[in-house]
Amino acid sequence: MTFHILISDPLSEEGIYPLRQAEGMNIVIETDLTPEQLAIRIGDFDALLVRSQTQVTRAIIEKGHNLKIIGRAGVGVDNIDLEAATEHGIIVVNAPDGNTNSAAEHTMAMLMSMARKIPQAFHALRNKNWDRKSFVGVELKNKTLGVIGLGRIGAEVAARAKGQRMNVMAYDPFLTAEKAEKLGIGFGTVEEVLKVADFITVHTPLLKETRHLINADAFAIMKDGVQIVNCARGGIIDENALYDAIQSKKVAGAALDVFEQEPLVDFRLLDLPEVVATPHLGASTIEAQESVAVDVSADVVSYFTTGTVRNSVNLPSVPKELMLKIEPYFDLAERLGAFLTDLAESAAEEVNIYYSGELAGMEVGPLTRNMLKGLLKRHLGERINVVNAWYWANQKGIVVNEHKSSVTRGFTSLITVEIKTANGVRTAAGTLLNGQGARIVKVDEYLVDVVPHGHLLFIRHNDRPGVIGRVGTLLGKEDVNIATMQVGRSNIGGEAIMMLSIDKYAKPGSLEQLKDLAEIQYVRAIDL
Ligand SMILES: NC(=O)c1ccc[n+]([C@@H]2O[C@H](COP(=O)([O-])OP(=O)(O)OC[C@H]3O[C@@H](n4cnc5c(N)ncnc54)[C@H](O)[C@@H]3O)[C@@H](O)[C@H]2O)c1
Ligand SMILES: O=C(O)[C@H](O)COP(=O)(O)O
Repeated sequence: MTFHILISDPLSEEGIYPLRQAEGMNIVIETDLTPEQLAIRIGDFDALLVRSQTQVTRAIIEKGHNLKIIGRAGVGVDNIDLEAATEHGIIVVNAPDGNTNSAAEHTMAMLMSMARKIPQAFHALRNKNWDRKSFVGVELKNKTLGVIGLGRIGAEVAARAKGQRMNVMAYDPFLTAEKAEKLGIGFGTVEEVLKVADFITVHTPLLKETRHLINADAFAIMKDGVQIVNCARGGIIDENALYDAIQSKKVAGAALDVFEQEPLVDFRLLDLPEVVATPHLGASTIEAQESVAVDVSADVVSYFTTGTVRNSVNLPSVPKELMLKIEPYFDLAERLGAFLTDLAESAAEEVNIYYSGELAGMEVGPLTRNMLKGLLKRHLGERINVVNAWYWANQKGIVVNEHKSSVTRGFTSLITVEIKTANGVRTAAGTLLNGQGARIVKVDEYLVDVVPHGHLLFIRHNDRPGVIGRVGTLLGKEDVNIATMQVGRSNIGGEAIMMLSIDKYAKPGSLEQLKDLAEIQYVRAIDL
């Protein structure tokens, strides 16, 4: 099997060696595609690898009929329409750690260049102007650096700033007093940090909440003569407000690596002598580029060979030890979902999944995803996978509830799925029997022992002499061989069920004839 991989932004050749080494990877590098060309080409590929330049829009994703995975060789995924990817069952992976150090070093380089006006002085000198008066800077020592966003890069920057003997004040929604104390920094609200800082650096992702976080109101509460760095994402600082704040002398310096629109189209800010800038170079080092390319390439190979990834953005990652314990149940969970969809006469409106025994002590989200995949695939087709199963359940208005109980019910672990439909409630429970594989052990209120594979017939009938014989005779006449048969009943002469596993698909005509037999109430063919 060959997987076709398109690399549409420049990636380190050394970094993509996991792809080059793996078998069956056809790598195509085309880094100059226009959005229109990409929309035409994307349909041929199973994987797309990008940096921040390629805009992976909904339109591109909708044309990616074979696309299974998008790899972002870097941190920010704001150039990828995550909602569209999830909806189409495409897993998105990134490289969250590979460029942290480079981005932190670039931030410090920008901070110091800005404070000492190095680019401006160099520019003058290059123009043969020996000017020692215009470029008087300020020291960092004993000044306060305000860090907005103390994640991977923010924390590295804080540590380096302390090395410059700066005081650090940070704001991050996840920053606790304990963590701040451990790092030897102060902390406060955004307003408190903005008020006390001599220098400010932002290190958040670009989100609805952080777009224009630094706006005219924010500049208004800052110290006069504050200097500000953005090596995170264009748009966290409102560029118009920054322009005005520099013009009014509120802001004495700005160091920008990222811009609201990239490549840069509006150069107004760069005309101001207080501004130093680079064209989004934070991650542009040999080391970072190799590292991020290795990380995403390894995840692409792993996805195509084992179905697992380390750094998914739209699918929660599962620790290896947990994966070893729950993976054997994936197939059973999916089959229980598919079984109930076939068994029920109408679509699920609510799904309750009960985990008991050992599974109750574990993170079972991945199992629920597999169950939903099985449940939804019947109606929504092969496009449903574990990436988009929750999304489509929500879209279809299906309420999904997970329940846990440590009661073992005689099994090491038991998964019980109950679906509520317009026509009533149907339930199936399954387990893994030691050394014997998966079993469905309960259907509605009846105990059974059924291997959830192949062609099954579920029959509800009245417990009368001769019914089982008539079913056997009819299937025989239709050339359908019965491999196993289970019967169960509520009480003698009451309602009963038959679960048959048969060797070949029962034709609709045969099912109609079965339904017409005396004492038969209900027949469902189930194919797993
Ligand atoms: N210039 C570059 O080339 C370059 C390189 C790497 C990363 N980046 C960018 O740098 C940013 C940070 O990357 P990272 O790896 O440190 O990410 P991270 O996820 O480790 O850290 C982001 C932090 O921001 C915090 N945050 C979220 N919303 C916030 C808010 N409203 N106020 C304050 N903090 C908030 C989060 O809690 C988190 O701790 C990202 O935008 C990333 O895309 C840029
Ligand atoms: O989010 C990131 O990782 C950085 O912005 C790097 O972007 P780049 O890969 O385009 O350099």
